[in-house]
Amino acid sequence: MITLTEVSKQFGDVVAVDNVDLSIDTGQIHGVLGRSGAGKSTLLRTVNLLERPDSGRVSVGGTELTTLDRDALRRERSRIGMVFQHFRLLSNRTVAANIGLPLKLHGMDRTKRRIRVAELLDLVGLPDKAQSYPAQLSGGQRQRVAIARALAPGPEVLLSDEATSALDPQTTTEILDLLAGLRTELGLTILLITHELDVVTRICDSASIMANGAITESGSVSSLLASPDSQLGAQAFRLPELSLGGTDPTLEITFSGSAVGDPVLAQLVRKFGWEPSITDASVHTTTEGTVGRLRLRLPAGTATDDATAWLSAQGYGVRLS
Ligand SMILES: Nc1ncnc2c1ncn2[C@@H]1O[C@H](COP(=O)(O)OP(=O)(O)OP(=O)(O)O)[C@@H](O)[C@H]1O
Repeated sequence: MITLTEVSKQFGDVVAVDNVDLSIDTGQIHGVLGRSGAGKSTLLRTVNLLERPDSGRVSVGGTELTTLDRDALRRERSRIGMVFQHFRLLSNRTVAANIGLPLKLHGMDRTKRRIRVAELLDLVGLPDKAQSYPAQLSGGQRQRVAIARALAPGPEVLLSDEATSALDPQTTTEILDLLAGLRTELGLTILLITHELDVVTRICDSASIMANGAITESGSVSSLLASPDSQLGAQAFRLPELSLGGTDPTLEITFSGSAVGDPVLAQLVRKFGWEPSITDASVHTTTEGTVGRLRLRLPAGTATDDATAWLSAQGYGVRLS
């Protein structure tokens, strides 16, 4: 649905987006994770050409936007909704007027608009707020209004620019669940940028890590988490540095899929005579299932070759240090 090919964008000396390739299938939620200044916002804005790339191609729903004239681009943009961190609602207009504005601009008459706005308010869980003003709403409710406004023209793609960054954790969860529900209900393709790992692990099917304008890693969230060497996995399973001293070997075992329920520790003890201590363990539930990582400390001198080969053969990710 969304394909970026060799997209670059520079501001003066700053290379904000550096030769990025990215492909997102219809109905997928893709998250771009990165630190401040990584280029996420600029990348997102190239998708609807709010930021025109210096080079490269942007294609949405099979239409290459980079070649379109102004009128054709305006039509194509109605297929792409966008939500922002600070909502960007008009404070002197009611909720209904905010949501109805894009419809008005598209020439929809008043009666049809009223019906469509009511549908959209139902969709985002605010059926009784049509006549409220933004200042009378909580942050989460304002973001719901902004989402309804973005969805008003019936887009196939939704771009989310840090949509939950200004919200508290509970409200963040509610908005993320709303986005995931909208994807299912409307078949939306969602591209979101965030600096919060939890946003990616909670609702994204696939993710990219961005640093210095470039994508350094990309793939399905569960496969990235399941890879012992991925950056996403390293962030998600950021295990505390041990201060146990000594040079005892440490083993990280990453498990996913059917391996989640297996009695791996018992098998290591029984088959290989290991006497491991558990020093850390955590799990993440992704849209494709659970992925976990377990860290064990082994007594110095423990033979590890056979056991690590066995673990790998069973499908566990293994890293020994
Ligand atoms: N309009 C602009 N003019 C000049 N420099 C810009 C402009 N927009 C972005 N930049 C620069 O490009 C780089 C990437 O910025 P961008 O906002 O895309 O990063 P980001 O990852 O979204 O960061 P943040 O999370 O802080 O918003 C930064 O160095 C930024 O200062």
